[in-house]
Parts: sequence; C-alpha cells; structure tokens
Amino acid sequence: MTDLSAFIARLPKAELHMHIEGSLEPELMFALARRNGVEIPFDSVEAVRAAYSFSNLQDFLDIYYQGADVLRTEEDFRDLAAAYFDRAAADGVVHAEIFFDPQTHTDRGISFDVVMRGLTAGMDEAQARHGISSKLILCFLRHLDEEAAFATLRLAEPWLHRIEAVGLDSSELGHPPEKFARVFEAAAALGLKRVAHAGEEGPPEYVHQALDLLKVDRLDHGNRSLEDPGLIERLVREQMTLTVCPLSNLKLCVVGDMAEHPIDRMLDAGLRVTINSDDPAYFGGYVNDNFGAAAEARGLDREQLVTLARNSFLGSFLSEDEKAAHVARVDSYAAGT
Ligand SMILES: Nc1ncnc2[nH]cnc12
Ligand SMILES: [Zn+2]
Repeated sequence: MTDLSAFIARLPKAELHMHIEGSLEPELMFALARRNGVEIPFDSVEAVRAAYSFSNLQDFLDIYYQGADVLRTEEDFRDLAAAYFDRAAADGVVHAEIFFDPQTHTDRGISFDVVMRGLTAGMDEAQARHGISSKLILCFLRHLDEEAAFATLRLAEPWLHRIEAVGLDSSELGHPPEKFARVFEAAAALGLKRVAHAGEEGPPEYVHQALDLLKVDRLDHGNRSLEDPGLIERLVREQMTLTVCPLSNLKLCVVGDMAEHPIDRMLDAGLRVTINSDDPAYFGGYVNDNFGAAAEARGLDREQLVTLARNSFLGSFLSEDEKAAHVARVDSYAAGT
C-alpha cells in the first residue's frame, strides 16, 4: 500500500452518491437468484463481470435494471444494504446518504413497504454494528413520467420519518429536470430535501434547471457545469455540493481517461466537490478506490484529499453540530498523520 492509499484508507469520510441497487455484487446476485428461484442470463460470476463494459449511461442502465430483478423480499433488501455498509465501514465511511429507486421494484410488483422495511433494517444494523449513520434518498426514474413520480411520492408518505430527500436519476438525455418541477415542489412541501443527477451526460442547461426549477440542495455529478463559466461562478458562490464519481465517469465514458478527469480543476475553481462510488459493483470500486484512482491520475495531495473528506460532511444532510464534529475528526486525523 502506498503512503497515499494508506492515508485515504483511514480518512474519515461520508458517501453522498451511492445507489444501493448499484452495490449488488455478482456473488450476491447469484445467491439471491438461487434463493428466489429467479433465472438470470449469466452462467457465472465471471460472465456477469465480463458483461460490465459500457459505452454510455444507457448501456449501463439496461444491465443495472436487469440485475435488480433478483431483489424480491425484505431480507434481500436488508442483505443488500448490509453488504454495502460492511464494505463502506472498511473504507472509513462513517456516514452514508444512499439512493434507492423504488419504481424499479414497484413496477415489478414488489411493494414499497418491502423495500423500505428491508433497507431500513440494514441501515439500523449498520448503525449498531459499525457506528455508521445513514439517510435514504428516494430517486424518481426520469425516463418515466411525472404521474408515476407523483404516485411514488404518495407511497412514500407513510415513510417520511425514514426518508431524507428525493433525487432524480436514470436516463438523463431527453429527460430534463423541468419534467419533474411540480413533483419536487410537492416533495419540498412534505419537508424533503432535494438532489438531482444533472450534467453527467446532459448539458449545463440541465444543471441550471436543477438549481432553478427543482431547487436542489445538492447536485449529483455536475461535470458538464465546467462548460459554462457563469454556472461555475454560481455554484461556487452558492457553495453547492457536487457529488463526483470518478470511476463511474470513466466506465460510462463521461471522461475518456482518468488522466483527463476534472476533479482537480473543480477543486481549483473553488467548487465544493466530493468523491463517491455511484454504483460500486458495476464500476469496479468502492469509495476508497475512487479516491485512489483520482488521486493517482491527477496527482492529488493530502491537502486536497482532506478537503474532499471535509466537503463530504459539509455537503451532507447531517445537522450543523454533527457536521462540525465530523470535520473536527477529519482535521485531527490529518494533523496526526
Ligand atoms: N450514474 C447514474 N446516472 C443516472 N442514473 C443512475 N442510476 C444508477 N446510477 C446512475
Ligand atoms: Zn448516480
């Protein structure tokens, strides 16, 4: 282990952009397929991994939604969450705000309550076993319509005590944030915070819409904001947190090579950027792999890594006191190493 990867390994951090369905490792996919008697179109774990070669977001989404079909019972969702939290704990994650895609499940006849009971059981166990705190972000699938998003929001109402925010994910191009402005307004009225994927494949205009129409508290990805200097200035001025996902960007061809990743340009511009894993089972790495890959390719130093870790808490939905306590832990770790 290099000095830098040892430093990353124990750096306290929060993860703010991780789709729980995207943490389904092929081994668990096979175990759940067997347990539930579900056919999957692969012979082996190796064959699954070999199929994970994508040329854009849609390529990935097609296989990601197919993989989620093995998730059927409350226990499956609990096992999925438990596996993620065990792995995250090993990476020094002390707080996670995780996405889930209820429509992927309710559209297959799995009830919203089954998903919620399973995920929240996994979250509560992670708190007890590892001391990891966590929050849930309900994502609407943007390739579906506004009415379906409203129906999902209604299903969430009995669970608002366990849901922190709503998000927007799936196929970005052709599905601008404006399509969901009224749903996000209704979510805000219910007291939910708001985030949205924007500027991953979509143009800077989608980032403007996420800010102006969805009134997001945090921006997921946001890479293409760099094409619009006025937008960068605004994001810096508003101290908007961007949840950047380097290995995802590489695997989905948002960047051609990690050596071209803009993470250091974003930091230099004064953007409040964080590093996250997005869909770790599909993109070849958990959060520390993402820190390591970006640090190596872009020559990030300890000070930049500490800024990224501080940002992960500052950009979280923890209380101001909790944020301050975590930031103090990051600073004392940095001072002691
Ligand atoms: N990177 C990503 N972008 C959009 N939707 C997603 N769903 C899971 N991962 C995603
Ligand atoms: Zn994502």
